[in-house]
Amino acid sequence: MRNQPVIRVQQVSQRFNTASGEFLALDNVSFDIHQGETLSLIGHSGCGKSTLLNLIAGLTLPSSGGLLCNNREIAGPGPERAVVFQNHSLLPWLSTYENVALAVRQVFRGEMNKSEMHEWIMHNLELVQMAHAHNKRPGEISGGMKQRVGIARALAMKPEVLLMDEPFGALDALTRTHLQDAVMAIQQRLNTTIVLITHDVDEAVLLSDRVLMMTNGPAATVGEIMRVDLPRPRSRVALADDSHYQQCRQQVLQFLYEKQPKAA
Ligand SMILES: Nc1ncnc2c1ncn2[C@@H]1O[C@H](COP(=O)(O)OP(=O)(O)OP(=O)(O)O)[C@@H](O)[C@H]1O
Repeated sequence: MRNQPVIRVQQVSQRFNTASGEFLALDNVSFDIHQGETLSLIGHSGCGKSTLLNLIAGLTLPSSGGLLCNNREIAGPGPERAVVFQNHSLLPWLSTYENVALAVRQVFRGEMNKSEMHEWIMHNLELVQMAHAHNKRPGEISGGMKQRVGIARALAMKPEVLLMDEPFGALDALTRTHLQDAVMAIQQRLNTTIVLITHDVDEAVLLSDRVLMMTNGPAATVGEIMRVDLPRPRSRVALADDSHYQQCRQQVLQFLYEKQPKAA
Protein backbone atom coordinates (compact mmCIF):
# COMPACT_ATOMS: atom_id res chain seq x y z
CA MET A 1 0.00 0.00 0.00
CA ARG A 2 0.99 3.62 -0.36
CA ASN A 3 3.03 4.94 2.51
CA GLN A 4 3.93 8.36 3.81
CA PRO A 5 3.81 11.42 1.55
CA VAL A 6 7.05 12.34 -0.18
CA ILE A 7 5.69 15.70 -1.25
CA ARG A 8 3.17 17.80 0.64
CA VAL A 9 1.61 20.84 -0.98
CA GLN A 10 -0.04 22.86 1.76
CA GLN A 11 -2.40 25.76 1.10
CA VAL A 12 -0.25 27.04 -1.71
CA SER A 13 -1.15 30.22 -3.54
CA GLN A 14 0.88 31.82 -6.30
CA ARG A 15 0.56 35.42 -7.41
CA PHE A 16 2.39 37.04 -10.29
CA ASN A 17 2.95 40.73 -10.84
CA THR A 18 1.93 41.57 -14.36
CA ALA A 19 1.66 44.80 -16.36
CA SER A 20 -2.07 44.86 -15.65
CA GLY A 21 -1.66 44.21 -11.92
CA GLU A 22 -1.45 41.23 -9.65
CA PHE A 23 -2.54 37.90 -11.09
CA LEU A 24 -3.58 35.05 -8.79
CA ALA A 25 -2.60 31.90 -10.67
CA LEU A 26 -3.02 29.29 -7.90
CA ASP A 27 -5.34 29.65 -4.95
CA ASN A 28 -5.04 27.52 -1.84
CA VAL A 29 -3.82 24.29 -3.42
CA SER A 30 -3.28 21.34 -1.08
CA PHE A 31 -2.53 17.68 -1.77
CA ASP A 32 0.03 14.98 -0.97
CA ILE A 33 2.09 12.79 -3.27
CA HIS A 34 2.97 9.37 -1.93
CA GLN A 35 6.10 7.33 -2.36
CA GLY A 36 6.02 5.24 -5.53
CA GLU A 37 2.87 6.77 -6.91
CA THR A 38 2.33 8.32 -10.32
CA LEU A 39 0.18 11.42 -10.06
CA SER A 40 -0.99 13.27 -13.17
CA LEU A 41 -1.92 16.92 -13.24
CA ILE A 42 -4.52 17.64 -15.86
CA GLY A 43 -6.44 20.82 -16.63
CA HIS A 44 -7.07 23.26 -19.41
CA SER A 45 -4.27 25.31 -20.88
CA GLY A 46 -3.19 28.13 -18.59
CA CYS A 47 -4.77 26.71 -15.43
CA GLY A 48 -1.47 26.58 -13.59
CA LYS A 49 -0.05 23.07 -14.04
CA SER A 50 3.48 24.25 -14.83
CA THR A 51 3.29 26.84 -12.08
CA LEU A 52 2.52 24.03 -9.65
CA LEU A 53 5.24 21.73 -11.00
CA ASN A 54 7.79 24.55 -10.82
CA LEU A 55 6.89 25.04 -7.17
CA ILE A 56 7.42 21.34 -6.43
CA ALA A 57 10.71 21.52 -8.35
CA GLY A 58 11.70 24.50 -6.21
CA LEU A 59 12.31 26.62 -9.30
CA THR A 60 9.92 29.20 -7.84
CA LEU A 61 8.63 29.81 -4.34
CA PRO A 62 4.95 30.21 -3.42
CA SER A 63 3.41 33.56 -2.52
CA SER A 64 1.80 31.84 0.46
CA GLY A 65 1.53 28.34 1.85
CA GLY A 66 4.33 25.81 1.78
CA LEU A 67 5.70 22.71 0.09
CA LEU A 68 7.53 19.89 1.82
CA CYS A 69 9.71 17.12 0.44
CA ASN A 70 10.25 14.38 3.02
CA ASN A 71 9.06 16.80 5.68
CA ARG A 72 11.66 19.41 4.73
CA GLU A 73 10.60 22.71 3.26
CA ILE A 74 11.23 23.02 -0.47
CA ALA A 75 13.34 26.16 -0.68
CA GLY A 76 14.97 25.57 -4.06
CA PRO A 77 15.78 22.87 -6.61
CA GLY A 78 17.35 19.63 -5.41
CA PRO A 79 18.63 16.42 -7.01
CA GLU A 80 15.90 14.45 -5.21
CA ARG A 81 13.40 16.24 -7.50
CA ALA A 82 14.51 15.87 -11.11
CA VAL A 83 12.61 17.60 -13.89
CA VAL A 84 11.98 16.37 -17.44
CA PHE A 85 10.73 19.15 -19.70
CA GLN A 86 8.74 18.89 -22.89
CA ASN A 87 11.72 19.96 -24.94
CA HIS A 88 14.32 17.67 -23.38
CA SER A 89 16.71 20.63 -22.77
CA LEU A 90 19.85 18.70 -23.63
CA LEU A 91 23.04 20.62 -24.30
CA PRO A 92 23.46 20.41 -28.09
CA TRP A 93 27.27 20.45 -28.14
CA LEU A 94 27.58 17.42 -25.85
CA SER A 95 27.00 13.75 -26.67
CA THR A 96 24.08 11.98 -25.05
CA TYR A 97 26.62 10.32 -22.75
CA GLU A 98 28.11 13.66 -21.73
CA ASN A 99 24.67 15.15 -21.15
CA VAL A 100 23.92 12.40 -18.64
CA ALA A 101 27.45 12.57 -17.24
CA LEU A 102 27.04 16.24 -16.42
CA ALA A 103 24.13 15.49 -14.10
CA VAL A 104 25.87 12.46 -12.60
CA ARG A 105 29.02 14.43 -11.80
CA GLN A 106 26.96 17.17 -10.22
CA VAL A 107 25.15 14.78 -7.91
CA PHE A 108 27.69 12.02 -7.24
CA ARG A 109 31.06 13.78 -7.32
CA GLY A 110 33.06 12.37 -4.43
CA GLU A 111 30.65 9.46 -3.99
CA MET A 112 31.42 7.49 -7.14
CA ASN A 113 34.76 6.94 -8.78
CA LYS A 114 35.27 7.33 -12.53
CA SER A 115 34.44 3.77 -13.50
CA GLU A 116 31.41 3.65 -11.23
CA MET A 117 30.19 6.86 -12.85
CA HIS A 118 30.75 5.39 -16.30
CA GLU A 119 28.75 2.28 -15.40
CA TRP A 120 25.98 4.35 -13.87
CA ILE A 121 25.71 6.60 -16.94
CA MET A 122 25.56 3.61 -19.29
CA HIS A 123 23.09 1.85 -17.02
CA ASN A 124 20.71 4.80 -17.22
CA LEU A 125 21.10 5.11 -20.98
CA GLU A 126 20.31 1.39 -21.17
CA LEU A 127 17.17 1.87 -19.07
CA VAL A 128 15.76 4.08 -21.82
CA GLN A 129 17.33 1.96 -24.59
CA MET A 130 19.72 4.65 -25.68
CA ALA A 131 23.09 3.10 -24.82
CA HIS A 132 23.74 2.45 -28.51
CA ALA A 133 23.61 6.21 -29.19
CA HIS A 134 25.90 7.32 -26.37
CA ASN A 135 28.29 9.04 -28.78
CA LYS A 136 25.63 10.93 -30.70
CA ARG A 137 24.85 14.60 -30.22
CA PRO A 138 21.22 15.73 -29.71
CA GLY A 139 21.15 17.09 -33.27
CA GLU A 140 21.86 13.62 -34.62
CA ILE A 141 18.96 11.80 -32.94
CA SER A 142 15.15 11.95 -33.17
CA GLY A 143 12.82 13.87 -30.87
CA GLY A 144 11.75 10.69 -29.11
CA MET A 145 15.37 9.67 -28.59
CA LYS A 146 16.21 13.09 -27.16
CA GLN A 147 13.32 12.76 -24.78
CA ARG A 148 14.62 9.33 -23.71
CA VAL A 149 18.00 10.86 -22.96
CA GLY A 150 16.29 13.62 -20.97
CA ILE A 151 14.60 10.91 -18.91
CA ALA A 152 17.89 9.02 -18.50
CA ARG A 153 19.57 12.20 -17.32
CA ALA A 154 16.82 12.77 -14.76
CA LEU A 155 16.88 9.13 -13.58
CA ALA A 156 20.66 9.19 -13.31
CA MET A 157 20.33 11.70 -10.50
CA LYS A 158 18.54 8.95 -8.53
CA PRO A 159 15.70 11.32 -7.79
CA GLU A 160 13.01 10.41 -5.34
CA VAL A 161 10.54 12.27 -7.47
CA LEU A 162 10.51 12.62 -11.22
CA LEU A 163 8.69 15.77 -12.30
CA MET A 164 7.59 15.59 -15.92
CA ASP A 165 6.14 18.64 -17.69
CA GLU A 166 4.33 17.28 -20.74
CA PRO A 167 7.26 15.01 -21.53
CA PHE A 168 5.62 13.43 -24.55
CA GLY A 169 3.75 16.48 -25.81
CA ALA A 170 6.00 17.17 -28.77
CA LEU A 171 6.18 13.58 -30.00
CA ASP A 172 4.24 11.72 -32.68
CA ALA A 173 1.58 9.30 -31.45
CA LEU A 174 3.60 6.12 -31.94
CA THR A 175 6.74 7.45 -30.27
CA ARG A 176 4.60 8.77 -27.46
CA THR A 177 3.12 5.29 -26.97
CA HIS A 178 6.58 3.73 -26.78
CA LEU A 179 7.82 6.28 -24.29
CA GLN A 180 4.73 5.98 -22.11
CA ASP A 181 5.37 2.24 -21.93
CA ALA A 182 9.05 2.85 -21.19
CA VAL A 183 8.21 5.22 -18.34
CA MET A 184 5.69 2.74 -16.88
CA ALA A 185 8.28 -0.04 -17.06
CA ILE A 186 10.96 2.11 -15.42
CA GLN A 187 8.54 3.23 -12.72
CA GLN A 188 7.68 -0.40 -11.95
CA ARG A 189 11.33 -1.35 -11.79
CA LEU A 190 12.55 1.56 -9.67
CA ASN A 191 9.33 2.45 -7.82
CA THR A 192 9.98 6.10 -8.65
CA THR A 193 7.45 8.69 -7.59
CA ILE A 194 6.27 10.56 -10.69
CA VAL A 195 4.37 13.80 -11.14
CA LEU A 196 3.27 14.16 -14.73
CA ILE A 197 1.64 17.10 -16.46
CA THR A 198 -0.45 16.05 -19.39
CA HIS A 199 -3.27 17.27 -21.63
CA ASP A 200 -4.02 13.75 -22.73
CA VAL A 201 -6.85 11.99 -20.86
CA ASP A 202 -5.78 8.51 -21.97
CA GLU A 203 -2.21 9.16 -20.95
CA ALA A 204 -3.34 10.41 -17.54
CA VAL A 205 -5.48 7.34 -16.86
CA LEU A 206 -3.05 4.81 -18.29
CA LEU A 207 -0.01 6.03 -16.37
CA SER A 208 -1.46 7.26 -13.09
CA ASP A 209 -2.40 5.96 -9.70
CA ARG A 210 -4.27 9.22 -9.18
CA VAL A 211 -5.29 12.02 -11.50
CA LEU A 212 -5.46 15.52 -10.05
CA MET A 213 -7.86 17.67 -12.07
CA MET A 214 -7.32 21.39 -11.78
CA THR A 215 -10.03 24.01 -12.09
CA ASN A 216 -9.63 26.77 -14.65
CA GLY A 217 -7.66 29.83 -13.71
CA PRO A 218 -7.34 32.48 -12.54
CA ALA A 219 -7.25 31.31 -8.93
CA ALA A 220 -7.00 27.70 -10.05
CA THR A 221 -7.18 25.02 -7.41
CA VAL A 222 -7.68 21.27 -7.00
CA GLY A 223 -11.00 20.33 -8.58
CA GLU A 224 -11.13 16.56 -8.15
CA ILE A 225 -8.65 13.84 -7.37
CA MET A 226 -9.49 10.50 -8.96
CA ARG A 227 -7.94 7.18 -8.01
CA VAL A 228 -7.14 4.80 -10.88
CA ASP A 229 -7.42 1.29 -9.44
CA LEU A 230 -5.99 -0.69 -12.30
CA PRO A 231 -3.40 -3.42 -11.68
CA ARG A 232 0.13 -3.05 -13.03
CA PRO A 233 1.76 -3.75 -15.37
CA ARG A 234 -0.88 -2.12 -17.54
CA SER A 235 -1.44 -2.91 -21.15
CA ARG A 236 -3.12 -0.27 -23.28
CA VAL A 237 -4.58 -2.97 -25.51
CA ALA A 238 -6.16 -4.90 -22.64
CA LEU A 239 -7.41 -1.72 -21.01
CA ALA A 240 -9.29 -0.57 -24.09
CA ASP A 241 -12.16 -2.87 -23.05
CA ASP A 242 -11.80 -2.45 -19.29
CA SER A 243 -14.85 -0.92 -17.63
CA HIS A 244 -12.92 0.77 -14.80
CA TYR A 245 -10.57 2.32 -17.34
CA GLN A 246 -13.54 3.63 -19.29
CA GLN A 247 -15.16 5.00 -16.12
CA CYS A 248 -11.96 6.84 -15.23
CA ARG A 249 -11.71 8.32 -18.72
CA GLN A 250 -15.31 9.38 -18.50
CA GLN A 251 -14.80 11.07 -15.14
CA VAL A 252 -11.88 13.14 -16.43
CA LEU A 253 -13.70 14.05 -19.64
CA GLN A 254 -16.75 15.12 -17.67
CA PHE A 255 -14.62 17.25 -15.41
CA LEU A 256 -12.82 18.94 -18.29
CA TYR A 257 -15.70 19.45 -20.68
CA GLU A 258 -18.80 19.67 -18.47
CA LYS A 259 -17.75 20.81 -15.00
CA GLN A 260 -14.84 23.03 -16.06
CA PRO A 261 -15.42 23.87 -19.70
CA LYS A 262 -12.88 26.27 -21.09
CA ALA A 263 -14.31 29.55 -22.29
CA ALA A 264 -13.77 29.79 -26.07
N1 LIG B 1 5.94 34.42 -14.54
C1 LIG B 1 4.66 34.69 -14.77
N2 LIG B 1 4.20 35.97 -14.75
C2 LIG B 1 2.90 36.24 -14.95
N3 LIG B 1 1.96 35.29 -15.19
C3 LIG B 1 2.36 34.00 -15.23
C4 LIG B 1 3.73 33.64 -15.03
N4 LIG B 1 3.81 32.29 -15.12
C5 LIG B 1 2.57 31.85 -15.38
N5 LIG B 1 1.71 32.88 -15.45
C6 LIG B 1 0.26 32.78 -15.68
O1 LIG B 1 -0.25 31.83 -14.74
C7 LIG B 1 -1.24 31.03 -15.37
C8 LIG B 1 -0.83 29.57 -15.27
O2 LIG B 1 0.24 29.34 -16.16
P1 LIG B 1 0.88 27.88 -16.35
O3 LIG B 1 1.97 28.00 -17.34
O4 LIG B 1 1.21 27.34 -15.03
O5 LIG B 1 -0.36 27.08 -16.96
P2 LIG B 1 -0.40 25.61 -17.56
O6 LIG B 1 -1.62 24.96 -16.98
O7 LIG B 1 0.88 24.92 -17.34
O8 LIG B 1 -0.62 25.92 -19.10
P3 LIG B 1 -0.31 25.03 -20.41
O9 LIG B 1 -1.15 23.80 -20.28
O10 LIG B 1 -0.77 25.89 -21.53
O11 LIG B 1 1.16 24.76 -20.42
C9 LIG B 1 -1.40 31.54 -16.79
O12 LIG B 1 -2.47 32.44 -16.84
C10 LIG B 1 -0.09 32.25 -17.05
O13 LIG B 1 -0.26 33.29 -17.97
